[in-house]
Amino acid sequence: MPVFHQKVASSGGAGSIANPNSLALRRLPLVVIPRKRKYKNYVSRRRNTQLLASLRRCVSDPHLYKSYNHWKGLSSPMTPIKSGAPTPSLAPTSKTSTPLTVPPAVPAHKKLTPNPSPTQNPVKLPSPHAVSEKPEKVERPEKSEKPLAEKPKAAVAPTTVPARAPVSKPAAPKTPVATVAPLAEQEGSSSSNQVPAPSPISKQVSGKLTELKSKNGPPTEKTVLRIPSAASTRAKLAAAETQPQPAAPAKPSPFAPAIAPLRDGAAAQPAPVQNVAAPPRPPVAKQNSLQKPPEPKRSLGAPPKPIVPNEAVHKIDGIEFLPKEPEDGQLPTTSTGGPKALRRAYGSKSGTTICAIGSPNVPSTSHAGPPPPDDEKRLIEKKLSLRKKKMAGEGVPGGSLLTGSKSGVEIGLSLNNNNNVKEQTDEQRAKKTVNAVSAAFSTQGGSGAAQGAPPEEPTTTATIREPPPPGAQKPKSAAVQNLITQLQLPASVSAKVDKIIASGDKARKPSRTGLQTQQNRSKIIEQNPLATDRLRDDKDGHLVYSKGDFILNRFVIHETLGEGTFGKVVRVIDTVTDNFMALKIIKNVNKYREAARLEIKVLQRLSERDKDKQNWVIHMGGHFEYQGHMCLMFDLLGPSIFDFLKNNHYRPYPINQTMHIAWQVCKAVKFLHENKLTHTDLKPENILFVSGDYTTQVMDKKPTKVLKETQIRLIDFGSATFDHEHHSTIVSTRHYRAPEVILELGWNQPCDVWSVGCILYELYTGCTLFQTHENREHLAMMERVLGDIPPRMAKKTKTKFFVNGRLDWAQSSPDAAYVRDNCKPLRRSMTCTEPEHVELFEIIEHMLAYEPMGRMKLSEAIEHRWFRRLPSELKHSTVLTPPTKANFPV
Ligand SMILES: Nc1ncnc2c1ncn2[C@@H]1O[C@H](COP(=O)(O)OP(=O)(O)OP(=O)(O)O)[C@@H](O)[C@H]1O
Repeated sequence: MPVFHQKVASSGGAGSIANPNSLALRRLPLVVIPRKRKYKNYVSRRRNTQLLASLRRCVSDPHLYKSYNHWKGLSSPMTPIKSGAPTPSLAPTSKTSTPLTVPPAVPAHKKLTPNPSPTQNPVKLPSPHAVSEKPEKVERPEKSEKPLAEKPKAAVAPTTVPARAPVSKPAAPKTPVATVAPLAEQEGSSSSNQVPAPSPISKQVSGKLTELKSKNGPPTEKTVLRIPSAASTRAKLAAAETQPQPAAPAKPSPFAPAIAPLRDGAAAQPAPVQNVAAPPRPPVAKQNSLQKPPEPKRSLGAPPKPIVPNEAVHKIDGIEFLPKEPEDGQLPTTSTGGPKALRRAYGSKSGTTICAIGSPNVPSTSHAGPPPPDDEKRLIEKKLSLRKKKMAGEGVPGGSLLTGSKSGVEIGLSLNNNNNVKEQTDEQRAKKTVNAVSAAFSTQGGSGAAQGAPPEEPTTTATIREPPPPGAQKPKSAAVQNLITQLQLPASVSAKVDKIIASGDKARKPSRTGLQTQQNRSKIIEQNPLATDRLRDDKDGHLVYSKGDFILNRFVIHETLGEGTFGKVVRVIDTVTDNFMALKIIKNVNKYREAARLEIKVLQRLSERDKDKQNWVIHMGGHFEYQGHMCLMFDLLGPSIFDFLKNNHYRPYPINQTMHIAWQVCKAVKFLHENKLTHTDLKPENILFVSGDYTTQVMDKKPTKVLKETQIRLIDFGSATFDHEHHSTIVSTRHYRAPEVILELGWNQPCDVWSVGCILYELYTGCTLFQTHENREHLAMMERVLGDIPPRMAKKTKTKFFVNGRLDWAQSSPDAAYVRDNCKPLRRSMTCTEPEHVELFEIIEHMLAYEPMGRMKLSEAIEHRWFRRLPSELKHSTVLTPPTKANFPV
């Protein structure tokens, strides 16, 4: 979804235009905000809310909405505003740019001329704080709705770290300014620069909706998002291209420069409590699919059937819901080479990041995508054959894992057989079970299911999603490629994201097994009217579900808890035990399934080694596959330390709670390291409190939430890497990424320690230490906070960030001013000089040592005198009692 902002570029600034005496209106592509977390990381996880809020304002404004139909024009600079023309309220001319308030309307005669240097325009964002105080709920657009333009190869910026054009650093904006403008400037024509006469918004919206309807079928809540699909935009632009058009100069992606200045919004943000280095990130809006209009109640897969408690099912270590099923494609579970082969083959932990970095036109093996170059094709074939060989050769010790589609089919068939025999009985049981669990939902209201309504009568006319015809994925594949080209990923996203994006949509193709699954689903429905397959996957592969739906006849879906890269996490009631659980439902996409298997393998290893559960890592209660979705069961936990911080207006945790959390995190990560694992994605979002219960106290004259207890669990082992496995070049989410990763010097366990250091700082201050989205700036921030990067590292890196052993960073640039204003030497962030505080900063300082070898080890950290202050009873983990229907507050 493109969002474009306006700004006024002052004369003489980096973004100035020809007429030095006139302020000119600039419109720039700001950023793509798909709804996925992976992209959120790119933009700024904590700023998405603002962006979406801005977008919402944009599309509800007649002028802006109308402008949205003219992508190209809006990404181009306007000619100086003629006298008499409607003039937006301009901020005083200065060296820095100031955001505009949204102009009332642009007359039809106003032409927008192409922007000679859109990359120079900083983009304004609303204050993160303001939005975090007043979060707006905005649905995120679907990925395919991004009108991504095909970019000529010349425009591709294949360098690892794209150089950013000088940015005119504006003063921190107080008022967010947002307008909608095109992304597809490459496709636009001069004729599209013409801004049409204003018309009533209702007319425009209804026109747009009609267009969307005709292109995308019946409007869902998402399609009504006022954002045209990529297809519709392309069609418009293609039509416009028939007009004569000046050749588009080769230029770097507008995204990198446009996104980098996002921090400007943060710059305006006063620190919530203390004078700390960086403002808090705006809240990450977790998608909750249950916010959608309630769907009729249905049963997923088959009608609910009480599951007889079974030892195998309740086994803690790797519950098996399906029998072992050796077959060709079966994946190794404990073999050391398997994951490596998989990761090589699928790029999950391998060089896909580099692909994404260096080769924006990364080859997609999708049948529908553009054919990859020969070398790359050969490479892919080689990787795939290597993977097959490995999987065939290494066997499956333990046999705990199943291949995706086959097992999915078998679940269905097995249900089918049972149901054929006991059709009527099962229907009755279904109704009974639904009524039983509905009590738990009744306090929240909601759909019919929640009200205890019996399940709908199954029909035999369930809709089965047809497999896409060959070639149907083509536009998406192109979009993915273009996304890679334009987003220039490595500056912003974790390896997990890189690998998924770099692989494009190849996993979405209707593979043979996928087709088999579909066919078998149809067969099941034909044979058994009760096994109505009303399951749908959305186009991203997420399971579409509603409150009260059943999974595997056993788990009743209650609520969405969170959404991650790989799928959604839902709160379910286990009808066998009556316990609430967290079920991570992985997308029905091969790539994610395989990644989930790797996560399962790590979780199994950890469970084996942590039998007494004293290491604060989450334990998997079991896993199974459901209609192509890998499902991982976990104990139900509370909010993440980030979520709680956000809901507490970024007020930092008290020092004693910081100490307890720090202890547990150090112990948990130390446990991983002792087991030859590196987590690689440590961040506040991946540390969950066992309970979110809190009291409210007045602190500094403000009501502040204080947790009653601070037991945590470390989650998300989807990126965890064993020592012997391939280490991809880029890991970690940007803000927590260690310098050796940025400098591509190789990484190991110490990169986790760096992340822990950043997290401790965030707990103490409530703010992100390195609030940036760009490598060079990130390094500059590090130098500001921690001193110069050691010459050895500067010399050794193959990146281009250093000249003569010093960071290539113009101290007089606006970027440098931003860094100076928002970062300060580490110890200056201390709020007092009490020994407790000083000792914490000693630890943080040692954790943020540049040299990985010189960095504090976690075994050393827990021996630090600071932790001697922690009461000994808090040094042990408590075993969780899963919440039940009886005691869980719903
Ligand atoms: N056991 C749990 N109890 C409660 N909520 C959970 C649990 N596990 C995960 N969540 C919620 O779901 C979110 C996503 O989970 P998780 O990080 O495992 O998914 P992911 O796809 O790997 O995410 P990411 O893209 O951040 O790596 C978490 O941030 C958290 O809010």
